Amino acid sequence: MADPDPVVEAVFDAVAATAPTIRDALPGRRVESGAENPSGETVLAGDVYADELLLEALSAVEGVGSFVSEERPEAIDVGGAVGEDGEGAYAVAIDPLDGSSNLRSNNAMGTVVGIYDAPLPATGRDLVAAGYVLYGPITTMVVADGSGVREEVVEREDGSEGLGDGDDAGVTRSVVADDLALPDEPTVYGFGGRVPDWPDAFREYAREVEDELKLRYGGAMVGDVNQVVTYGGVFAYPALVDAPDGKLRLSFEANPIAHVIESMGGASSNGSGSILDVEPEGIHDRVPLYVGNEELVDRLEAALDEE
Ligand SMILES: O=P(O)(O)OC[C@H]1O[C@](O)(COP(=O)(O)O)[C@@H](O)[C@@H]1O
Ligand SMILES: [Mg+2]
Ligand SMILES: [Mg+2]
Repeated sequence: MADPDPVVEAVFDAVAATAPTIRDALPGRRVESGAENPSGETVLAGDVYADELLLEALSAVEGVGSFVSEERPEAIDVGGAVGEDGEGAYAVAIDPLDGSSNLRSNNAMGTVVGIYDAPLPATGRDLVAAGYVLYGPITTMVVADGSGVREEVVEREDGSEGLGDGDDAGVTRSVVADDLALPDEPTVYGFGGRVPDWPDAFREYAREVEDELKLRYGGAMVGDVNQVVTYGGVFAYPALVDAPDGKLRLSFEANPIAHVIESMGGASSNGSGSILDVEPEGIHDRVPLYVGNEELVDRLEAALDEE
């Protein structure tokens, strides 16, 4: 197994260091910020706060060259050093608050991170690591960093108040499960979008899956994907009749989640092949996302192929 990449580990340190601060800041930030993001969605004050905090934390990581966020039109050059071999520093793609419409209804949300060894837009094959924070009853972070996939509990150190500096980050990361693999026996499914907006082939596939698995859908991709990570199954935000590219963003959401799921022995698809092979045109491209146990994703591709 390769040695841990110090830049990758420093990125996850920085993301973990922000997590308790983001969480603490949410109660007062459930209102609209008055702005729209590059995808044309209303941005909540919580989205803006998380985005700014993560920019600050990740800019301080040596070896991070650019910060690319769902909430910003362009990549931000954060000046990370170029390596001795002439390779560029990593580009870190962030969905600062995933599932932020759940802020009003006080349900699960998260932060998604993808670390690319290429300037964005890039394919998911350029990811060196990816993961997500889940703000559930417990704050957890799932990390796929090339040494396997693990789940950590992220907690503020007693008495710590802020982000802290360097070694004094003010948080502890405790590994609670490592070498995670998708359970062999799938149990759950969660599909986004409205049923009338689903193409016929996907609706038929969904009918079959409903007979086999239990519905778990909470409206935040990270929460719904974490159900699949924990219990096995399939998550989809499918192509819709009037939105063939679905809703989720390739760089910030689909690629990092596909990297995590494939690193756990599962499969990802855009409907015809691995998400990680999708060639992007821009950093805010959307893509249909299907992830989970291989057999369920294979069946999905076969069902869509028949259309
Ligand atoms: O409300 P819908 O249409 O089911 O959409 C839910 C999806 O949209 C998202 O909230 C989009 O993410 P953001 O909150 O980061 O924009 C996903 O987390 C989730 O899977
Ligand atoms: Mg999101
Ligand atoms: Mg978001």
